[in-house]
Amino acid sequence: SDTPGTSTGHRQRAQSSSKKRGVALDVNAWRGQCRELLRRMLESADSEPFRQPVDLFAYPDYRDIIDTPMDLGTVSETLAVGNYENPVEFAKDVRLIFSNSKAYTPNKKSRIYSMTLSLSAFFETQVLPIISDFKSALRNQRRSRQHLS
Ligand SMILES: COc1ccc(NC(=O)N2CCN(C(=O)c3ccco3)CC2)c(F)c1
Repeated sequence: SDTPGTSTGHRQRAQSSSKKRGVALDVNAWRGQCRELLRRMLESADSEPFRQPVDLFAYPDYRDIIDTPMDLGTVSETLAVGNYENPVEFAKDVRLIFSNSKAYTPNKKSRIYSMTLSLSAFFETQVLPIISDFKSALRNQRRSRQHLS
């Protein structure tokens, strides 16, 4: 193992810029990345039933089963007004859309439920790097601030 102070043990000096290992670790990049991800989901036909809150006149039993309704329009608005603190909170609301659909569907072959399955698969592949980049940007920020203290 490297003994501290030797040339190999020398801690990597905290970079003054947020660039590290060729990746810009910007703690605010996630917001624009999530807005772009939402835009791509909203242009997909699979998102059509999930763009607005459920019409309770069309589905009168919806609130008997679903405690916390959620939809992509509401998520988009919450993001736009700055009410998500990080991409994990954003992902939690989007995942609620899919879990509500799974809870409400009368069977797993329903058309609308099958739309959430493909939309959810796309979402999970796209949101994972957004969340991991945010977490490394935060670690990097804490490390460089700690270095300054
Ligand atoms: C303004 O026009 C609208 C607004 C909202 C909607 N969405 C709905 O009514 N949904 C039906 C119920 N649901 C399910 O997940 C589900 C699972 C199985 C069967 O349904 C969520 C979506 C819409 F279709 C048109």
